[in-house]
Amino acid sequence: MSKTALPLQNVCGTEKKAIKKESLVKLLRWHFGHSDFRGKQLEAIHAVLSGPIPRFYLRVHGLLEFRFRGGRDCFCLMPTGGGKSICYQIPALAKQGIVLVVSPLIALMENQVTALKEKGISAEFLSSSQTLKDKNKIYEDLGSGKPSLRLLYVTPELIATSGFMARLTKIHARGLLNLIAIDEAHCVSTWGHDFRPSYRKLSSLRHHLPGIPVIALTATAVPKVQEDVIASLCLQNPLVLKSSFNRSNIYYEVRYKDLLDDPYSDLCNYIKSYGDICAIVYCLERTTCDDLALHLSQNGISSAGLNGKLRSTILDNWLSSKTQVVVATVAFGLLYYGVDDCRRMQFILGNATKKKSHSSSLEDGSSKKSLADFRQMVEYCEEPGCRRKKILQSFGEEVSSLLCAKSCDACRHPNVVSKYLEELATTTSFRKGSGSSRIYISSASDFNVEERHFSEFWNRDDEASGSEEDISDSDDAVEMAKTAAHSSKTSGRKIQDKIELLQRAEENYYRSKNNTDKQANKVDKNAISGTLRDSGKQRLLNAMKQNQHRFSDLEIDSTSAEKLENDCYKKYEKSGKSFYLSQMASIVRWLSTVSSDELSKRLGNMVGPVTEVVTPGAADYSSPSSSPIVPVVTRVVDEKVSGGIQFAASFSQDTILPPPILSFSEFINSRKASENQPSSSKRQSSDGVRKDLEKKTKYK
Ligand SMILES: Nc1ncnc2c1ncn2[C@@H]1O[C@H](COP(=O)(O)OP(=O)(O)OP(=O)(O)O)[C@@H](O)[C@H]1O
Ligand SMILES: [Mg+2]
Repeated sequence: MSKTALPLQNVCGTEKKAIKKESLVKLLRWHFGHSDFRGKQLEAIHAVLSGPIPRFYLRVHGLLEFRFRGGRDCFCLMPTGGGKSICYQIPALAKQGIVLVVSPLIALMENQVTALKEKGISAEFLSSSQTLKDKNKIYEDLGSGKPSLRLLYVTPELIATSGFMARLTKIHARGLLNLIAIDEAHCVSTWGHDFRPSYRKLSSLRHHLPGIPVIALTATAVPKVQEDVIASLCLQNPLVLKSSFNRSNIYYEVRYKDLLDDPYSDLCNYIKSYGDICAIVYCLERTTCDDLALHLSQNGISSAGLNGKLRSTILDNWLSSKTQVVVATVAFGLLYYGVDDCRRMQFILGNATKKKSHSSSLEDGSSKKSLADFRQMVEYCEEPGCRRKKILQSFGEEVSSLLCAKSCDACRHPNVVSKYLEELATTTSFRKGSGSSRIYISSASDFNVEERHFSEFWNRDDEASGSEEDISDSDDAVEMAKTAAHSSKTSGRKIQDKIELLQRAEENYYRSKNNTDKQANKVDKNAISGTLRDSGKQRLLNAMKQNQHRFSDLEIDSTSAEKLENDCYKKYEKSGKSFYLSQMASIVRWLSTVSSDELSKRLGNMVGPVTEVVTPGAADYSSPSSSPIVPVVTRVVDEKVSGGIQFAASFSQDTILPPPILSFSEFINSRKASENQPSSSKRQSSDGVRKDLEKKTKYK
């Protein structure tokens, strides 16, 4: 039920007196029903209401010309749900005048304004979603001698318009502006996870509206972001307030993807087990976001992948519960941990560090920090010990693990977690450490693409990056191969070391594989199960049906889906589940852009499901410009050493026997042997990789 506003003179007396705590608590109780302030709320409110503006600032900006309203700038760092809004809502009620609140999302503004109105507090927001009539009503109130409005919520984009700034300047000149609150202030910083260019322009507020205190509020604790926010908003001698990031109502748990049969199904069940909840799932790549969102939707969970353009709309829908799950690409949320993901991230960050070490020291420092943060994250997942303690440590807080009170998996089920960690170490031992036992050889020409951006982490500025890159070579194997390639360019010794390392790794792999094979009753966690394949086929069928409008001249049925799935399976059967899933995601994405012609060509060049034998990669080469599966991950076979392999004269020929594939060691040894041959044949042999590719493309 709505309440009348508490008359100001009853609460605060005249403006000139410092406002006492009791008066502010009275306001808090009357309007919000909270018994007392929590954390640093009161300090923040005192600062913006009564703290002095530094003398030099007054001199420099000639603020004495304006009616001095008092108040000190404040930077307020409180965790999500910590109660930051009160820090500017109470000042709006404690003084005559208006508090201007800058907020990044229309849904956030709407929610807050509705909640304030229900409490009898006069608040409005201005956004493009409003009618002209509504806007004019607000402007009329602002233009009147004594506006009734206490809080006005606006977007940073509106602030950037000259028309709105002119209105603000008038309100300011009439002495009606009390405080400027910049909510979600980390959006100012390019170091933050949610940079909004229009936030960067908010420093204009300081220049156009001098003498008005500014309070910046955020839950993002990274020191670099804090510094950036303070500098970018031109906060003057701000009171910096930081609250603890311990959230006793959050339970932390890590689920190990490598120990799960099907992480997607596990996630579906997990979300369903909580009923009608809102959730955010963070993924490494955009393709995975889209694919997971599709998978969840197919399982009856309304969800949306978060991409650049639709970002605000999706978040708005999520906040208003129209969408249950948002799948986004930022680390550190619910966490499903997979060693493959870890290696992928390690590669991406390592590469960025290498590149940035050649550029400015600032950039170099930031990428090293990213790498250090990432290592911290890996430790969080792979080391025993309280998760809460580790999270707080990363925010610079030293706490006892007793604080956790068994509200993380490591404290509640220490034995289970140690067992998982042991299993994880066993399951992934052949993939971890300095070497890798998964051997992938990529063709020489593939190595040349190292400058291409093949992950959004390298290409985040370019939202419109080519779809072909988006959907193709995003596998660990490619990345590992590129690492090897990079090293090979820099030093001959290094490549020798790398080759030896890979040979050793391969031996370990086969040794461990033999052991695994011997234990017939032991389940291979990375195997691609029949169920997984069935669900894969269904996903492809659904994706094709979703895009049916573009394939109107094609008959889309389960056979087409089986063909695509079968092709993917044939190629990734040995690489394992995670590669298979990743490639399936790529195909789904490809289906969302491919033309009817291309799909028909691709399907036409494939053999039917399961029973027939396919030349590995044949379908890929049939239409290299449009295929989602650029054959960068290939076991390269040297024609000479493989004993005269016969390639099909044309790829329209479906069923030919696959060539025998050499192991890495066999390949290297045969290459060494060929190096001892006369120079003409040596060159031919050492160029085997490139030759093989040329040979294949010749037939397309
Ligand atoms: N002093 C208080 N006592 C009790 N509850 C409070 C107090 N201050 C705020 N709250 C409640 O805490 C909840 C979160 O507040 P608020 O939305 O302001 O948090 P926030 O820090 O802005 O979070 P976010 O980072 O998600 O924006 C609200 O339900 C609010 O009513
Ligand atoms: Mg908030």
